[in-house]
Amino acid sequence: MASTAPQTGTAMPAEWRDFFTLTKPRVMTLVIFTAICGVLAAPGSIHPVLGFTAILAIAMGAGGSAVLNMWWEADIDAGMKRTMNRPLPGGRMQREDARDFGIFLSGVSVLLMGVAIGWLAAALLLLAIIYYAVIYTMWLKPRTPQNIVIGGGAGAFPPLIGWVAVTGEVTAMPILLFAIIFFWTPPHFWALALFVEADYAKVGIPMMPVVAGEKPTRRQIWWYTVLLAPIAIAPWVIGGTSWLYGMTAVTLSLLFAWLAWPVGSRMRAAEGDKMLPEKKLFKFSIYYLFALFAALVADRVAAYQGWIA
Ligand code: HEM
Ligand SMILES: CC(C)=CCC/C(C)=C/CC/C(C)=C/COP(=O)(O)OP(=O)(O)O
Repeated sequence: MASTAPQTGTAMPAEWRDFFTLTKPRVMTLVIFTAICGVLAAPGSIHPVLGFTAILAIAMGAGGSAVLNMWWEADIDAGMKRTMNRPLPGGRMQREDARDFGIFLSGVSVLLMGVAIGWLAAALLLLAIIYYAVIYTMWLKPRTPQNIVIGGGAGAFPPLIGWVAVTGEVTAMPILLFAIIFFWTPPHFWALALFVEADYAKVGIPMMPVVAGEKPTRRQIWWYTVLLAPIAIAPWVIGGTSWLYGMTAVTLSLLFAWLAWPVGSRMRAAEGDKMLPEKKLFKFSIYYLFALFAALVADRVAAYQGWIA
């Protein structure tokens, strides 16, 4: 397999780098972070080696399903500026190699989870992989502008799986963690879709701004942000966390709403502003989720140490 990958000065050989790129490593940092938080925030204890193994399995499953997404969408990716240099449309890799790599990573991840941790967590991981690679990528994404709302559920699995890996059961708290990411995904992605809209239109993907138009998309970003707030605060309300997480969730939710309002009400960037409101919201959405899940773990550590009641 001849590689024409640009040399970026990293130590990794070019072909390895392409395989690594297929796993969408930048997006997966947050996916894996939420999984780690699911493991650390769950009540009960897990041997550190097993905890690490559970996180490794989730990371491999998430990466494997991302590879299958890139394999399936190679032609679509070739038509968009944002994605045209990915390893497959860039012509640096055989399609079959990507497919086999994705199946291998996904298969090993489920087996590893099942054998080392338990088959409930393994079944949830398999469901997440199928959700992202098949239900979202192959079925919903090319067919409906609600693709993100329903398909976004795939990215909501990692903290749930991490939690279940520790406790062995699905309870209200891990379901709430799932719901937080589920309702976070539409504002996260539609904010981005508003400023890369033309690209999706070009390749015929029915993203909300392309099909329904800008105004309804902006309105829905606002309403999903409003809906997200009580769900983000709910772990505190049901007594699953202390005020430390609760206050952080309230503050982050207010900030999210403050940034979503100009997007929802279609306020233009003011003179002197360096960034469009939707770009600001997209960036903040990422910090929001990092901070919220970090707060969940901080809350647990503080309670464990007896620093808070
Ligand atoms: C269907 C659901 C989602 C869609 C369609 C979506 C789409 C995107 C897109 C197109 C980007 C731009 C960057 C790129 O091209 O790689 C992006 C960035 C990002 N997404 Fe999402 N996303 C979704 C869900 C999620 C979830 C569930 C997470 C994590 C929990 C996540 C985390 C991130 C992060 C961290 C970035 C920034 C990556 C960077 O620094 O370049 N996304 N997302
Ligand atoms: C454990 C497990 C299987 C987790 C899955 C994690 C997951 C579904 C993450 C979704 C995030 C993601 C890469 C969205 C990109 O959407 P896209 O693929 O439509 O974006 P693109 O246009 O950049 O390809």
